[in-house]
Order: sequence, then C-alpha cells, then structure tokens
Amino acid sequence: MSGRVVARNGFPEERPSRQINVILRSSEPPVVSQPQTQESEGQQAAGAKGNSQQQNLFHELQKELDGLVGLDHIKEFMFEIFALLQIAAMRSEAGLLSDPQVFHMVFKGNPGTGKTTVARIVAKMFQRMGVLSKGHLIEVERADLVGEYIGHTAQKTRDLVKKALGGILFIDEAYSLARGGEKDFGKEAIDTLVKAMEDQKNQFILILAGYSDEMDFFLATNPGLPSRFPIQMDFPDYSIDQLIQIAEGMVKERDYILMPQAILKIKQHLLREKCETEHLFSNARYVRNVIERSIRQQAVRLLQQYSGGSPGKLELMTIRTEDLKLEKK
Ligand SMILES: Nc1ncnc2c1ncn2[C@@H]1O[C@H](COP(=O)(O)OP(=O)(O)OP(=O)(O)O)[C@@H](O)[C@H]1O
Repeated sequence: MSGRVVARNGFPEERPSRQINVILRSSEPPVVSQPQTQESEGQQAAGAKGNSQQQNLFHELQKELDGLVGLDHIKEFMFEIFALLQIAAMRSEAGLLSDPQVFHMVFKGNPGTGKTTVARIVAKMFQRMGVLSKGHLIEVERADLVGEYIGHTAQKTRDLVKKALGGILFIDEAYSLARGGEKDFGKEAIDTLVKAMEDQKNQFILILAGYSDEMDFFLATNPGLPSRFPIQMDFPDYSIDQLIQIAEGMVKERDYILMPQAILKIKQHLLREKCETEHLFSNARYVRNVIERSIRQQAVRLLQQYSGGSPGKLELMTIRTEDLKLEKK
C-alpha cells in the first residue's frame, strides 16, 4: 500500500504523505520532481513556491468539484485523468512512450444537471494539469456557429474555435446543428468543427452537450462523430434529496439559512414540479431560481416589517415559508 491519503473522490488529500511532488504546469503535462543538486537554494525556493501555488490552485478546483452534490462518476473520471497524467510523466522520465490522449467529450443530461458547471471546472483543472494552456470555456449554441450564406458558417465556426484555443469549446444542444439535414448550414458547422479537431489537435477540447436521447440520435446519425468523442458522460437528474442539498448549499454560500418548515415546503413543491414537468424540469437551475426569488421576497418582507428599524443579523439571514413564492410561473 502506498502512503497516499485518498479523499472520497479519489484525489490525494492536500498534504499527501508520500515523497513525490507533482508539478502542475500550464502548458506541459505534470512532471514528477527530482532532486536538483545543481540548482541554487534561491532557485529551488522560488520553484517550490510556484509549485505550491499551482498545487493550491489545483486543490481549490478539486474542492469546487468535490463540493458539487452527486456526480461521483465525474469526480472519479477527473481522478483517472489526474492519475493518467502523473503516470505519463513518470513514464516519459523512464524513457517510455506516453501518447497524448483525446479528450473531446459528450455531456448528456436534462437541463440544470451541471453540464456547464462541470465543463467550466474541467477546463480549469485541465489547465492546471497541463492539458490546456489557458483553461477558459467558450459556451456557444447553434446560432453562434451557423451563418446566413455559404461560407459564413465556416467562418463563424472557425472564429469561435480560434477563441477557444487553449480551452474548451462547449456546444449546448449540439444536435440542433444537424436538424436541417444535408442542405442546412448546420452541416457546414459540423464539418468545420471536425476539420478543426484534426488541424488544431490537442489545442482545444470540444464538448457537445444536450439531452441524452437527442445526443444519442445525433451521434448515431453522424457516423464520423462518435469515435472522435471517446469520453461520454451522463448527467442524471438529481433526486429530491440532492436538490434539497443543493438548495441548502446555495443559501449557505449566500449567507442565508432556510427554516426547517421552508425546507419541507420546497421539498413538497419540487416533488410536484419534477413529476409534472418530467424531462423539462430544470433541476439545480430550478432550485437556484427558487432560492434567488425567496431572497428577493425576504428583502421585501423585512423592509415592510422593519420600516424605520433594522432587523437583527439572524433575521437578515433567515428565509421563512412566507418568503417562498412557489406557484407556477
Ligand atoms: N451538483 C451540483 N451541486 C450544486 N450546484 C449545482 C450542481 N449542478 C448544477 N448546479 C447549479 O445549477 C445551476 C445550473 O447548472 P448548469 O448550468 O451547469 O446546468 P446545465 O446542465 O449546463 O444546464 P443546461 O443544459 O440547461 O444549460 C448552476 O447555478 C449550477 O451551479
């Protein structure tokens, strides 16, 4: 057994007990540090400081990912990549081959299941791990890629790929590019993207996102595509308990608290709403809207209740059942 402390999601804890240091750089794969006998003490100290800053940034992202409710398979996947890159560095130190992998992905799931949030974190983590040079996310949809005349689409798409270099190009509802068939300009966008994946290999990551069934159909009807996207991730709907956990996390990070009766009321409402709207239910985004609306209602209530005076700190933090406006919008 190694002495590494492994967190719940599989990543090493912040202070690993083993002796190997991982250097996380912005444009190269992580490398394993070796004792540098010729380096001056000053250089070593500066290097160690930079390395520990990089590691801290990486651990912050790791915490952000771990802080997301559920999504265990995605947390495990990120650890796989982390392990792969460390071992790749060790292999090249040992003179062994370590081919770069293809990281283009398909994210499948209903609205509000965390696809964009995860993509944003993955972009930054990949930058820290040396897979991407910048780690930004460019989020687009059909209208951003498709133009109005022949040649316009290819130009628009190439411009967006250029913007995404060093980061992730995230295409929401990617299947809408295929909706008009062969004659539609969407086809031109797909062809341009495929060409960019060849020409700018390893310079950006493409993530196609959308509803599961539509994504499956899109991939099945474009036979050239599936093999270009070796990583497919499912984002399942959150359970009611997970949605409540998400709600509690959202109020906590905004310095509010939900009264137990308010939690119960949200729970009952979510059960009803989820059942009625099925795959249109927007999961964590729905919860976020409920919370933000309640915060506005609480402000109105407090202003009316304390006209002239100021509510105490606890009152400023508390969201009560009367602050929840949960009727259909
Ligand atoms: N697991 C989670 N834990 C905490 N918050 C979450 C989680 N998943 C999503 N959220 C929050 O829900 C909101 C919507 O998430 P996000 O935009 O990532 O969903 P999406 O799947 O990309 O939706 P869409 O497909 O409609 O664009 C964001 O505020 C995000 O922070």
